[in-house]
Amino acid sequence: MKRIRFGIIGCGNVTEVKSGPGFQKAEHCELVAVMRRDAALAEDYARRHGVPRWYADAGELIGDPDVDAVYIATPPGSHLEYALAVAKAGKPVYVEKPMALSGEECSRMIAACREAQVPLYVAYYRRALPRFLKVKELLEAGAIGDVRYAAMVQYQPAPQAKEGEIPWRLQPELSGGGLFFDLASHTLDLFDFLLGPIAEAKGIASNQQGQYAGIEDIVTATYRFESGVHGIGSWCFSAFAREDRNEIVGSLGKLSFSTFGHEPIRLDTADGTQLFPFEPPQHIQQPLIQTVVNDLLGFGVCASTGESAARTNRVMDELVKGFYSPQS
Ligand SMILES: NC(=O)C1=CN([C@@H]2O[C@H](COP(=O)(O)OP(=O)(O)OC[C@H]3O[C@@H](n4cnc5c(N)ncnc54)[C@H](OP(=O)(O)O)[C@@H]3O)[C@@H](O)[C@H]2O)C=CC1
Ligand SMILES: O=C1CO[C@H](CO)[C@@H](O)[C@@H]1O
Repeated sequence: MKRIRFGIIGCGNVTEVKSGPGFQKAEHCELVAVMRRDAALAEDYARRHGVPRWYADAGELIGDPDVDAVYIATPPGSHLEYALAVAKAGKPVYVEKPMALSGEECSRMIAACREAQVPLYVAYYRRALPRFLKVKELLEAGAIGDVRYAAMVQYQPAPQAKEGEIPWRLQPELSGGGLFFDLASHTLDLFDFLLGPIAEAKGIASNQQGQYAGIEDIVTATYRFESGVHGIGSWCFSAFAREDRNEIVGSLGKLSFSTFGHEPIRLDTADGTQLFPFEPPQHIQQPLIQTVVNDLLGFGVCASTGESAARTNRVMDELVKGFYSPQS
């Protein structure tokens, strides 16, 4: 059986435990090359993870004839540039989330991959996790009747950074926005997966805390999905504590679940409450990576594509449109 040989551009945190080993654990898949801008750090990563080749130049990794497909795991500010280069080389692209800095950049990535006739996948790995597949299955089985309304709530304390250092997640030219782009993108993508595309979104985004005044640290949103379901979302990144919960309400019941936590899915109906526990996978991206590999080999479908992920970028663009910062 043919194996898909992956190369990775950018080897930071996400590749250490979530995705790098995920490639090595997936079936019919190999991790054959990695790239970091510092050759010594690239070599260190490669040796620690048993990867045979390393580069300090992305072009060399893309051009390596033993690399069949490329995973781009740099901050979003460079996703467009690398995706275009990988597509130009005629190789499939697997890119981290959020897909790019804006919906417009996503459209350029989609167009380039179409023109080169290569597939484009995005690492919204929740689309392949058993927990969310169970939520989707319950919705499709009519467990809560007709879906009416969805609510997404997330808050957490303000980010701590070293004196004089601004993490890339808080620099819009590298991240697209604040932690909203980093974290709410997962939730918005998940609801696109569960309920279909959002047709209309309105948001209020501002900077309340004063730290990093150029980015939103609070966003409240209302939506109408194409299906007619209504939704609300709120994200606050300067709160007293951490919370993350989602609810989907229907004509006959309600599903409650977290995006990041590990508590079981809860189903409330007139008959009472049912809990559905789940086992989190050891390597959280591995199930999605397996669908990417299967899709490339022609015996499966990956549910996280450039088209689906671009919708999330476009919704985020819409929600932060009227960004207000009293400090700037
Ligand atoms: N799906 C998920 O669960 C998660 C996804 N992510 C996503 O993964 C991406 C990376 O995040 P994370 O690993 O936390 O970030 P890190 O800062 O830990 O690592 C980023 C890596 O990219 C390299 N890099 C940065 N800019 C460039 C560039 N212009 N060209 C080449 N390499 C570059 C970095 O530097 P160097 O070259 O020095 O190695 C580093 O290796 C983001 O899009 C993030 O949103 C992150 C965490 C979880
Ligand atoms: O996508 C992500 C998932 O969670 C991390 C935090 O735990 C984020 O920072 C990251 O970018």
